[in-house]
Amino acid sequence: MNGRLLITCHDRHGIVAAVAGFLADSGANIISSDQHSTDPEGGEFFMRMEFNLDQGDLSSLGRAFQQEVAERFDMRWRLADGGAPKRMAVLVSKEDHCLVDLLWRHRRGELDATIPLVASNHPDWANDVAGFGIAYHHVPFPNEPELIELLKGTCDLVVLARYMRILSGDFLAQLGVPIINIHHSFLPAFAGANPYQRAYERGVKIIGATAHYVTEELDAGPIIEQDVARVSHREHSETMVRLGRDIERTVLARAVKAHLDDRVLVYGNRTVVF
Ligand SMILES: Nc1nc2c(c(=O)[nH]1)N[C@@H](CN(C=O)c1ccc(C(=O)N[C@@H](CCC(=O)O)C(=O)O)cc1)CN2
Repeated sequence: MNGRLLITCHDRHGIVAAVAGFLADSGANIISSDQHSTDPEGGEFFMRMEFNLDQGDLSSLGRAFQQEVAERFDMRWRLADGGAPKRMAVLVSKEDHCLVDLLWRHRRGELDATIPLVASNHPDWANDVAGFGIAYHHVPFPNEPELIELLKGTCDLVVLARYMRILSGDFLAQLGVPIINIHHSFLPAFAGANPYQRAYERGVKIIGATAHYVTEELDAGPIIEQDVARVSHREHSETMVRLGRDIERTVLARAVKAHLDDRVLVYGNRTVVF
């Protein structure tokens, strides 16, 4: 069995030793360990330990960890089962490049997930998605009750692959699982609609893409991954859109893979990505 232990707490002496000692005493073999401190003199401490466990179960291990270690260090933590692929639903609108890229990477085995469904406020991509053997649901806007019906209880993660409708706070609360969005700008610049057109009008020399967790505030959630590309005065917004597609696809795939691998810790409106 493979487990991933992710921990956040105030930094102090002895944390790594206590966690590693607990896992070793529990019969776990630690296969990777990474940590980060915002300030060794008493900042926030983040750690990810991946381990293999031949006997026992993660639930029992978690209960023992809470009693023997977490309470002592006032840790916030979670234990993920590396052997249980996450169920990842994908939402899309009119742009298919991020959707098809995710489906292609999944078919190649790059993404450790199952994909129960793709849903869209447009019918355009039904045949493409069917070609990957995945259910496609056309749910015309306004569509939040229908999306909740489709998604609640059927997925552990929702990916907005250029899904272009703003989700309400009620929707986010009802759904109750993480949502990752790809925004087609180098946030915080050009949040909201039509970022490439606005970037062109501003005369930018850099365009980019940002993958972030979705919050009620538009394009303001914790950033997971970003990348950029240079542009010159010769680019129009149409060529920025074309150049941007490659950035968006790559950034979203990196962010989704980090989440699926349990390498992302969120604190406040920031992330640590191990
Ligand atoms: N609650 C949230 N919902 C969504 C987020 C988010 O961060 N929080 N990200 C967007 C994706 N997005 C940019 O990446 C985005 C989507 C839609 C709009 C927008 O202005 N939409 C208009 C209508 C657009 C249209 O259909 O023509 C609107 O919904 O009123 C801006 C940015 C996904 N949802």
